[in-house]
Amino acid sequence: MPLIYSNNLTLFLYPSIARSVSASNLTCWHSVLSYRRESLHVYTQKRKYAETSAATVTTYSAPSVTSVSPINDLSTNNLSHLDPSPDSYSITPFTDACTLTLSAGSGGHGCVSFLREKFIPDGPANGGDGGTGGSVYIQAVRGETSLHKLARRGILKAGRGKNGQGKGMGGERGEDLLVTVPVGTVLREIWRHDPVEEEELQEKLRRGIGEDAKAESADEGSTDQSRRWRRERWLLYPGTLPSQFLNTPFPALPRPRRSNLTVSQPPAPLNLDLDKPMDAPMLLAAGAMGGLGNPHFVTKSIPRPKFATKGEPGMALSLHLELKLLADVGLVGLPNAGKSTLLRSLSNSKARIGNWAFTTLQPNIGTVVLDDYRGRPRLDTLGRRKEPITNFTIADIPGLIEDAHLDRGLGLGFLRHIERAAVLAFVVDLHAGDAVTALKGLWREVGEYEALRDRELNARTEDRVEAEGGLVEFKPFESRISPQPGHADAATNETEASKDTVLSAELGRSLPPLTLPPISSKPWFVIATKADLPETKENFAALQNHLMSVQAGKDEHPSGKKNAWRKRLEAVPVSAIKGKGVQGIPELVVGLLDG
Ligand SMILES: Nc1nc2c(ncn2[C@@H]2O[C@H](COP(=O)(O)OP(=O)(O)OP(=O)(O)O)[C@@H](O)[C@H]2O)c(=O)[nH]1
Ligand SMILES: [Mg+2]
Repeated sequence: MPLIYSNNLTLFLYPSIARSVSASNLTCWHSVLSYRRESLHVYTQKRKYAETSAATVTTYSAPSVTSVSPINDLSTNNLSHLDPSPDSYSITPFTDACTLTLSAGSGGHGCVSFLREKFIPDGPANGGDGGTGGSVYIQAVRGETSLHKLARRGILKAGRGKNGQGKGMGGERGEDLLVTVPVGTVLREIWRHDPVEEEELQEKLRRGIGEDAKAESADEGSTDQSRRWRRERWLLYPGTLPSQFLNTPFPALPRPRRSNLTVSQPPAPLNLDLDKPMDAPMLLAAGAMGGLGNPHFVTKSIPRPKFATKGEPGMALSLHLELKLLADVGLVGLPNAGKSTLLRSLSNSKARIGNWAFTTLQPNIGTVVLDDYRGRPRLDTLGRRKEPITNFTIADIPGLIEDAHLDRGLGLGFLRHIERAAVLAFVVDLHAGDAVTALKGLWREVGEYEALRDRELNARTEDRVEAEGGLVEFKPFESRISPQPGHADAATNETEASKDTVLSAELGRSLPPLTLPPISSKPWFVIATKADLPETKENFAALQNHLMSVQAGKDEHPSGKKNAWRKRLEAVPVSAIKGKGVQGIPELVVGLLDG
């Protein structure tokens, strides 16, 4: 395929266009092409960064899009993929924390309507009820990798229920809202505004005060009229003047109603860890009930009520969402250690690579496909057959520097993406000073992150205990299953009040507080990069000796923790830029993932 190389653009021509390009009019085509690129379907390719001094006309082979298997020998092909120019990378929008306000739909209003037919001038009331508002659901799904779409929107609302109509027609339900989040999202409630609950509370208070007042002035025969007339809750017949209602006796306002779906709502405050893909959405906030049509208010004294109730207002929830990426392996290393190059050599990732610190500014996830393991039967610890691992994911995060816990560099925030990884891979640069010191420094920062996390969790637990009004009662043998028919006697003895307490206690415990295992208990290994550079052998030998001593218990674990994982500590020397030594990593990881 003919090709013109112009300034910093290489132009591929379709054969039909190319045939018409001759040496004499090449210059002419050159200028035409540079101005009318789009209309001529010219492919453009940015000149490679390193080729600035190359000849002006050159042949170029487009990078082959092959699926990269780690078991392949990368030393022979695709090396340009491992040492790309700093501008050759792909980046996707990424947000790992955001605040979201969700509103369930309000109910539609009830309808005031009367039957009108020939010869029936004053037909009976036939206004339909309002539709229930849409509910808010959440679902953790595979394929989503960021919260940026939710962060941008900020406020999401379910649909409002439609108003009821004449001829007894109920309003349509409001449209439900489904919020999809990436697997690994942790969700915490900031505040909630539930108008129905508030009204119930007010009602209770009012009744309490009303009873006291009644007791005080029983002889006066006063009744609590507060629920009788609340203009904002009633919908009046269109065209009627309020003065016409002054003498109309209104029935008591119906109690605030909730949708039946409310029982499947998780208890407040929400504290969810969506760490698995969900088959079905989970209800967060049920839509509010619609208002009642005028037939509900027909009595002997008011046969043709000219009023209906309005729909209940929907509840609103403000949530803090935090995404903790769920990769199988987390790469932890100093800036410029070669983490992104390593990720590129193991997967098809297009992570940015550059010879300066903090090239990576947001996490990258790569998937390693294990073709070799296809169909191989595997056994678990109990000797049962289990599914072979066909792939695993690796998370490359921005580099950590010394005192990152004091917010130096990019801080420790990105460690949240590897804290749930099953295996940690510490990436140390053999050419950048003592590898053992670097490893200890990395573990120190990981330890600091863990301490911060534990402090935060403890503070939250204390808040919860305080909010519950004291110590949480520990009942290890309490059954979470509803009583069996045989135990019905015991259950029937319970009063209604105690049943409610048991139910709320059950609901309260159905979501365990978020707990994570100590990071030092995870399997880990070291990847010693840049082993191709001179004078790195001694450094690697010292690193290996250190790991052997740690494994044997002679040296202290670099995390400083006593019960830290030290079963099989290995250091793998690699030259990621040349694709050498990386072939053994997938097998090592699979061994550690299998336990
Ligand atoms: N000689 C040699 N150079 C390497 C090797 N691996 C990476 N490099 C180079 O080291 C530099 C940094 O590589 P990156 O992969 O961007 O390092 P990083 O750890 O992701 O850096 P940050 O994203 O800044 O934390 C680049 O210039 C790479 O070409 C290697 O195995 N051998
Ligand atoms: Mg990087």
